[in-house]
Amino acid sequence: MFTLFGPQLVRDLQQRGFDIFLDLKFHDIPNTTAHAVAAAADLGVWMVNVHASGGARMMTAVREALNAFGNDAPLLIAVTVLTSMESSDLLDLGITLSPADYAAKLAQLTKNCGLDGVVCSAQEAVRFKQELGQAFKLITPGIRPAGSEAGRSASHYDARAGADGRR
Ligand SMILES: O=C(O)c1cc(=O)[nH]c(=O)n1[C@@H]1O[C@H](COP(=O)(O)O)[C@@H](O)[C@H]1O
Repeated sequence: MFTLFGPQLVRDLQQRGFDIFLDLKFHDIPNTTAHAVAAAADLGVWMVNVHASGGARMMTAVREALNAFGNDAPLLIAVTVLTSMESSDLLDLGITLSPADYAAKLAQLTKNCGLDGVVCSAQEAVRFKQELGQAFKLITPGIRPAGSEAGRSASHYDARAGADGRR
């Protein structure tokens, strides 16, 4: 939607009273990502995200850029491991951890960098709530009817168990 209609769509929806999660999953060098996320904050969005695999320096730069917005800063979350990724996909990238363990590592890194939460599979939500605390937000996409799950997507039941938000 954003690619098709750009920031004016965001403004139009805000005028209609919607809070916007600008789900652009930024992933670039720290300075560039910080500027992109600051531009999202200028738009007045409610939540924005980056890829945790951009690393600690990137996430810290983004956190610092948003701190300048004080109480008006959007929630800042990081995508851990996309729900479409399976062990074989990670192995192709040279990552030998399981998707769940790699996601846990990225989620801990995200928390250490001061972000507000992560996007993760609902299958990981209960574990992450236990390991990272109740205040750390978990957004769980890819929720499917039970029995039709693909990759690391999960059922509504799994999502209800631990997540703060789902898509
Ligand atoms: O948007 C996301 O952050 C996202 C992260 C992720 O790990 N997996 C994932 O499926 N998504 C998004 O969640 C949505 C899932 O849609 P369905 O496949 O229709 O359930 C898509 O828009 C994906 O882009």
